[in-house]
Amino acid sequence: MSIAKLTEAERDALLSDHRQWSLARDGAAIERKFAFADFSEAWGFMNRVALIAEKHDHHPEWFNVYNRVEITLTTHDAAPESGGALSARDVKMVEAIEALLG
Ligand SMILES: C[C@H](O)[C@H](O)[C@H]1CNC2=NC(N)=NC(=O)C2=N1
Repeated sequence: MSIAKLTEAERDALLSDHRQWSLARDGAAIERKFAFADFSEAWGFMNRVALIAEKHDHHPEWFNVYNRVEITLTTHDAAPESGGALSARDVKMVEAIEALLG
């Protein structure tokens, strides 16, 4: 299934609404690094993000060591030939992740 890529204006709005996130992969993805008090806090966060990802059918690429979590969001279905592009699904995920953090 093919999904529309964000327009340039939509991408700019995403970045200005969520300044802790930055573009990666030449604009095909967006990423943020998180640091928690310890592994337990990081894992608790990852658990909550995992449930959101299942609900949205949209899954992060992520990396964890101890208290650090790095999340990269891209939509594979928006540009399967090149590995992904940003879509409205990524915007929803950023918003849901940010809402978790309060
Ligand atoms: C068939 C199903 O909709 C897809 O495989 C979903 C699952 N999770 C996904 N996650 C991400 N990040 N991009 C996708 O395109 C995607 N597609």
